[in-house]
Amino acid sequence: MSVLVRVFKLALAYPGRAVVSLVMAIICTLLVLVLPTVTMVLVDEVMDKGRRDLLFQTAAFGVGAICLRQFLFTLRTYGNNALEQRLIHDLRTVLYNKLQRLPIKWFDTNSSGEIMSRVASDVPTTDRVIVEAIDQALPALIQFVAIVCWMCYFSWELTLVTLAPLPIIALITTLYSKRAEPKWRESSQASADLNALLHDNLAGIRQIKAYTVEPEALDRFDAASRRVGEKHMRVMKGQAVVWPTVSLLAESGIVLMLGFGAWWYLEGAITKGTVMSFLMAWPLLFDPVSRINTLTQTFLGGKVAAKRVFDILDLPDEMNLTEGKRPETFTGRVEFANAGFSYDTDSPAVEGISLVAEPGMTVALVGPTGAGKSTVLNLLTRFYETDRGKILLDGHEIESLSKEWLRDHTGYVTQESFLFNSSLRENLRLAKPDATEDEIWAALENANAAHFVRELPEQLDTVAGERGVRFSGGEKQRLSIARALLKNPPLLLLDEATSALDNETERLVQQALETLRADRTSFVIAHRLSTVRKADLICVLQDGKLIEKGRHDELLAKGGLYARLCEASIRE
Ligand SMILES: Nc1ncnc2c1ncn2[C@@H]1O[C@H](COP(=O)(O)OP(=O)(O)OP(=O)(O)O)[C@@H](O)[C@H]1O
Repeated sequence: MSVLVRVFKLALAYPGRAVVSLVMAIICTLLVLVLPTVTMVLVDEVMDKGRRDLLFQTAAFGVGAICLRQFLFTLRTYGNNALEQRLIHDLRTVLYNKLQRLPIKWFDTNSSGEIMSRVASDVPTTDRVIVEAIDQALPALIQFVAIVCWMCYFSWELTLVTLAPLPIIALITTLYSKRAEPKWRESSQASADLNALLHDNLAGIRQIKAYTVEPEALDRFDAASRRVGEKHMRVMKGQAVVWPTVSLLAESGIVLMLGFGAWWYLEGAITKGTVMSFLMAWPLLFDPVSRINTLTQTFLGGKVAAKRVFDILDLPDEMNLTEGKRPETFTGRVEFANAGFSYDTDSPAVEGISLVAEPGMTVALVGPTGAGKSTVLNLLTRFYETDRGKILLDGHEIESLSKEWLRDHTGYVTQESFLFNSSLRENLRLAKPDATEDEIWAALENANAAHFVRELPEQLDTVAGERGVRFSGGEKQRLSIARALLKNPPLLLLDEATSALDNETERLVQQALETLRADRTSFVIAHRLSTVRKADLICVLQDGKLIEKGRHDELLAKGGLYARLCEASIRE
């Protein structure tokens, strides 16, 4: 389906508003015919034939038509803006909802700044097409056809002369649109790239300052901004030549019309009033032609923007996001059977992982950096899907389960503690929207976070700042743990959850976690091996492979990688 047809289908959500707006536009358009008609009657009947009786009523008719037209214009402006805002809201919400349903993998290759530019800028540009079509393009077309019919009624010969330049205008406009579309696309992409860079630089402003690379960052921004200007100018260069040419051709029609009009009047073929009224009608005929410029820009820009929006909307959702099995109970038994996965590279991030976590067990994942520990947890939450082998939860293949169900039963503390820029209460209630104040404080106590939250002047109402910037790394980690604990899930995943805590605080948080881990299955990643030695099963990963597994003492006795890691950790 053509992109523009798909855009117009969006208006079907508001058929009433669209039709009312279109009808008002048509009435306004038809009212423009009143003025040339009034001119013809005043010249031919009142002035030439001395029909004084027609003077007042003809003038009053003209004024009445103008007033009605302006009144309808006011209603149209308001109505169209309301329609546009509704359309923008709808498409923006649909797009945002779609973004939430896309797999994490998609976000690995699409920058936040670029995505933001699609939501914030491409959506309004797309919807502008609908409003412009209803408010400008269709009325312009109707006005053009109505004026041509009106002119033909009085003199088809003079009409033909007036319209003589039209085929050349149509040809130029069509050729220009075809050539301009790829340039619009490039211009739009350059703006999105600039947004992406800005977003990236703002997120990394601390790093930029710390490494004093402000001049380099400015250079990159300067180059990206310059590219936006250059791409925009490539679009504008064509326009600067095409539209004056179109105007020139259109205006040549008036000279032709006046020349032939005067000649045929002298020949007695037409009246003076007809020539005068054609002169009055000419700007009304030219008006739709002059709108081709802005309309072409809106439509080309809208088409490019709509394609960028629809490209996202057409992506497949995450598999089994809401569909899939929802077992009544979940004991917490997890089995990896020869599971493997590759990010978009040739070498697998993890392969041949086989392990069983019985309900209530704590499984520790250890190994050097980049060994694939976080990837194992990502497969358990199904942020990524296994390519090979299976993961079974209580015997159910993980792919067959609803992701919503799976994530409802999982508490995940990620390596990077993230807090939203809202109150602590809201941040914690993400895990359990109906959590009571007592439950929130209990979770904070268990995560060893209650005392510092209590000392804050606004306590749970304190706003965390962007990405939780108002809290230290250790505080954020404890708040993230509290959030996971509030959920009280049967499966707990902790990825370096206590790495930013000092030894004493970590000991306290570990104690709390140990109590909580007692009746749930937990997967724990920790570099500090002291935090995993009590685990029921320790899995040692290296280069994506599970090379050792067992309890602390067994692995120490084995004298393999785990023993070496422990030795190194003691030396530290
Ligand atoms: N989103 C991603 N896209 C592509 N490759 C990735 C992605 N995330 C991780 N990797 C790669 O997969 C491999 C395993 O990464 P993973 O994060 O699982 O290791 P890890 O053992 O948790 O490391 P660390 O202890 O440093 O956190 C690494 O080589 C890493 O570069």
